[in-house]
Amino acid sequence: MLGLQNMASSSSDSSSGSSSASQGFSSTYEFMEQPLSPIDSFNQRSEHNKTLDKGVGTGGGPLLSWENLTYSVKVREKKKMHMRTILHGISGEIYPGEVVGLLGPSGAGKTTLLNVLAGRIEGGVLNGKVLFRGKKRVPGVFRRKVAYVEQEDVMFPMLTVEETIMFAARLRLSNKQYSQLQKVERVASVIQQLRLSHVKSSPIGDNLNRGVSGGEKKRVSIGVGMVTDPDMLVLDEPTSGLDSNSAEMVVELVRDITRSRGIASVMTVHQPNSNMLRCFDRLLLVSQGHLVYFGSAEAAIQYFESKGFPCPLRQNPADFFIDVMSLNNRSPEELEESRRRIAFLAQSFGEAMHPTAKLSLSYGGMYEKMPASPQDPGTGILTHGTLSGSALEWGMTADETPPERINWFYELQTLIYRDILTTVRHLSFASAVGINSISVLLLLGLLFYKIGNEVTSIQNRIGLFFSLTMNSTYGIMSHYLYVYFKSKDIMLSERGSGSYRMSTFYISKLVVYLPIAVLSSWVYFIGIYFMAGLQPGAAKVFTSLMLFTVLLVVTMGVTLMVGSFISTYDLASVVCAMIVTTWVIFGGHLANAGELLAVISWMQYISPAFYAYEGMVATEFNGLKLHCQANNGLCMARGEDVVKLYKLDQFTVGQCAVIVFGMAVAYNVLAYMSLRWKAKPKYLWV
Ligand SMILES: Nc1ncnc2c1ncn2[C@@H]1O[C@H](COP(=O)(O)OP(=O)(O)OP(=O)(O)O)[C@@H](O)[C@H]1O
Repeated sequence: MLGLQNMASSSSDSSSGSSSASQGFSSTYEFMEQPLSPIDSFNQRSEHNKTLDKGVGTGGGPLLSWENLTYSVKVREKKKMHMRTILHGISGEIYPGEVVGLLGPSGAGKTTLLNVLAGRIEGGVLNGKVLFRGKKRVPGVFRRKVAYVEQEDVMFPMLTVEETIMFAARLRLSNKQYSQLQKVERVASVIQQLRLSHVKSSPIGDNLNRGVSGGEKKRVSIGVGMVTDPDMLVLDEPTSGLDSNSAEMVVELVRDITRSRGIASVMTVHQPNSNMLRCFDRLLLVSQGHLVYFGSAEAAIQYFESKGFPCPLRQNPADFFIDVMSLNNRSPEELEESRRRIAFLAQSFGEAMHPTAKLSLSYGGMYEKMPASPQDPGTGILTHGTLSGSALEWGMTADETPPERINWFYELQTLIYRDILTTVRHLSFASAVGINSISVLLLLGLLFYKIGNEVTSIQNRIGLFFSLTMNSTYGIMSHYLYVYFKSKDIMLSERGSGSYRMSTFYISKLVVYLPIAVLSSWVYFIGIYFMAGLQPGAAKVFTSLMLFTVLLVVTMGVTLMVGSFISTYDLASVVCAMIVTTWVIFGGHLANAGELLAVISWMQYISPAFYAYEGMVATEFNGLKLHCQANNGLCMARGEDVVKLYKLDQFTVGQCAVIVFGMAVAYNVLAYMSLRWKAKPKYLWV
């Protein structure tokens, strides 16, 4: 013990002036001589929770229990790949009516553990066991019974608070079980419970447009999860970025909702103040991926004290716990000491929970003489038997039927309505589309005004169709990519909680954005057509317009496909631009379609722009009579001769139309499938 005291003193000396916890550590060893406080309340739940258990139908067992969770990922270090373990055998459980605070220093593994518990962990290797209502989780059921509130509030900025929660209700509550009136009532009750009534008509807002405050936004995110009446609320850093009042309010609300509704809540919080700490029924402390403590906040103070780490009188216990659990990088010695301290704490707690298990964490003998557990581990620790296995074996008839999905058409109608609202209110997008149409109309209309039928008009006619081809590719791609990325995060988040089908998402985008793209393009296409004085006749106008329109649809499909594969907007727009540039280069205008090297000539046949351009040029020139000047030996009096000269007669107009149409269907099917595949949550389940 003396040796220990000396070591501790020296370690605290060396870190003098660092954290306030250091002062706590310096007095560690005086406490070792004092009788240890009994911590019978350790890991016990408050009386109100036990009462709630009965009403929630868990048969008195935990709502969620987890045992020996180990999670590893492949990482590259010094040019070599190896597995890094992020969670080391973590066990615990949560009961209805209980709020568990997940605390630890940065990089401790809090978010990883939270994601594992919420069934939202992707990649890596996950081992252990998680039971929901005493049974293995059924992903489709579990996803819809757990509301996951992400750290970032992903919501449409232009929708109001009420609309945001209402759309969640419309998309996630079955029409058979809930009438429209019941959904409205439920939304109203959630808004009231989250104290959002005063801002229910305010837009959510974003960096550009002021909306509700950060704390209110977070409460809306919670409301979106709450509206489906989940059994469990999982919140990742719900207080991050909030001032202390708003942060406290969020945590208090979660506690109130948890208790009043008899659900269970677990949240990660960076640095809760003492008021927030009081809202947690239990604390789950992790450090370096190890479980360091799981029990009530008051017992935590006693527990750390019993381990030789008393919390200084005026220090916030949460800050103190985090200090004790943090690595100290100030010097190699301090780093080593903090590593040993964490290993000691993890081992002590592990042994308290698994009295018979031999853990082999290395803390270098430094704390060897300290008792392995604050008290005889058999007395009162972990009363719910997570580790004895009773909770895990506890069986009950869990409802494994997924909540009924809403009707496909109703879902589509809701998504279309939401897309229309967000588009109409997104003035910058609508005005960009409008400005683009008018400027293209004016620019090309004046450039090619009254082309005429002279031989010299050949270049203008061909140039005009090339310009139109460029516009129906580049212009549409940039608009559509922007729209898609604006809603991508929301879509991924909503798909993660099983809010809707990919088919309805995809079709709603086509139904809302295709008409915008098509109508805005038709405005300038038809305007330019008549300003330029191209061949009149409904059949000709219609054929060219259709080829032009179908090319738009191909571009949309390709844009969505690229967007689904590439996660960032910047990279996706570069790739889209490369694809469209290739289409245009091989589109039959820049190089004569019949003169290409065999090695690259195949590329024109995979370019939709080639078929659309060839079809439009042929439509315009077929039957066109050109005026030849008497002394011009190169005169081509028939439009068909021009088509032949440019080798744009490889396919008939009908064939071109069929091929572009086929490409439009193929690319959109591919885009739908890739989106479905990429956006499908690939979570690990144990
Ligand atoms: N997929 C992954 N690949 C590589 N490393 C990962 C992966 N996921 C998590 N990590 C690492 O695991 C550790 C724990 O990460 P996690 O995000 O869970 O910590 P945290 O406690 O939530 O941290 P913070 O409070 O800073 O958000 C970190 O060092 C992180 O870099």
